[in-house]
Amino acid sequence: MTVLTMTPERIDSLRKRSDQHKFDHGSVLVLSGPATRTGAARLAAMAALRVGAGLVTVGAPRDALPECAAHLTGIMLREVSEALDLSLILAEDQRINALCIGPGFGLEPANGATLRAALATHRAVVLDADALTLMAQDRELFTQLHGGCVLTPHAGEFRRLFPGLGEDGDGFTLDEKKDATQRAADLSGAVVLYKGAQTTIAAPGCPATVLDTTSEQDAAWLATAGAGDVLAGLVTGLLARGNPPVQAAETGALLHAMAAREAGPGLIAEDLPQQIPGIYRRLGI
Ligand SMILES: NC(=O)C1=CN([C@@H]2O[C@H](COP(=O)(O)OP(=O)(O)OC[C@H]3O[C@@H](n4cnc5c(N)ncnc54)[C@H](O)[C@@H]3O)[C@@H](O)[C@H]2O)[C@@H](O)CC1
Ligand SMILES: Nc1ncnc2c1ncn2[C@@H]1O[C@H](COP(=O)(O)OP(=O)(O)O)[C@@H](O)[C@H]1O
Repeated sequence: MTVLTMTPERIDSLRKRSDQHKFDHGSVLVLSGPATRTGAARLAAMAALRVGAGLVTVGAPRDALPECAAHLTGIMLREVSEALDLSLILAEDQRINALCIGPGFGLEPANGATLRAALATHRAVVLDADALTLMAQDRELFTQLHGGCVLTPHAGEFRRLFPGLGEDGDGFTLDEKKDATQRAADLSGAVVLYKGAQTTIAAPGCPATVLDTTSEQDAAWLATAGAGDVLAGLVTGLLARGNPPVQAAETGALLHAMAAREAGPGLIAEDLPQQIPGIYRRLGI
């Protein structure tokens, strides 16, 4: 079984060189839901910026702009009210190289069209939360997935998106979870990161890797609202920095668990991105 670790190569890939500028570290666009539902996207955006993406923008519907503007400083803001807005932004700004769609996004039918527009550009994209539920409801969207996609389902989302592959009432053994994750990656053509105390990650045609934190008290505190949104942001930031999808998923999961260890019991989602500077310092980055 391949167990994930922070190898010297992985640590090296996280460094920034002195001859690089912000555009060398990639540009992220995180799509937000409407007013009163922007928190999840903002958590993901903060994580993407902390992990080292050069620029991060939240794309929010018109009614959510004041709420986002009141909370964002280093993170930029653009209006994305419909699929056409997204298509125009992505056509105009080729530097946006990684998207995050799903946290707090909403399940309105128009959001399916926005998701379709994102997939059509073949940009690297993390699909989490509501994006996964939208794809479970509209199988045509599922067929648009490509090798630059990373899916980050929790057990409920996995069950909805991959009927027949998810956990039944008795739960999964680790081998069963690995097997299901591999099959899901093969079926979708995307990288699948199946969340939980035992996180399993697979790319199409490759055996799943495992990050097992079942014996860690600190990691158990990741069972808190928004922790998954932070993970989605970490992976998106790593995609923007040029990591291949499976490596972005693996390194993101490792940093997420390290952030839980660093923050410890009592942690909430907001604490996690703030742990990244200390983690990087200790890793010698
Ligand atoms: N700060 C915020 O604004 C937050 C917003 N959130 C957003 O809230 C929306 C709904 O997401 P949810 O995941 O709560 O709801 P969902 O309704 O999408 O999924 C929850 C369902 O899945 C089942 N389930 C099975 N295994 C589960 C597991 N391991 N973890 C969680 N649920 C499991 C639950 O019993 C429940 O029926 C998403 O847009 C999400 O991004 C959440 O991420 C929490 C934080
Ligand atoms: N008991 C646990 N031990 C370790 N990690 C956990 C545990 N419970 C949840 N997590 C992690 O916390 C995150 C929760 O994500 P998710 O269920 O999507 O919540 P949310 O949508 O509220 O952000 C995932 O990365 C998951 O792996």
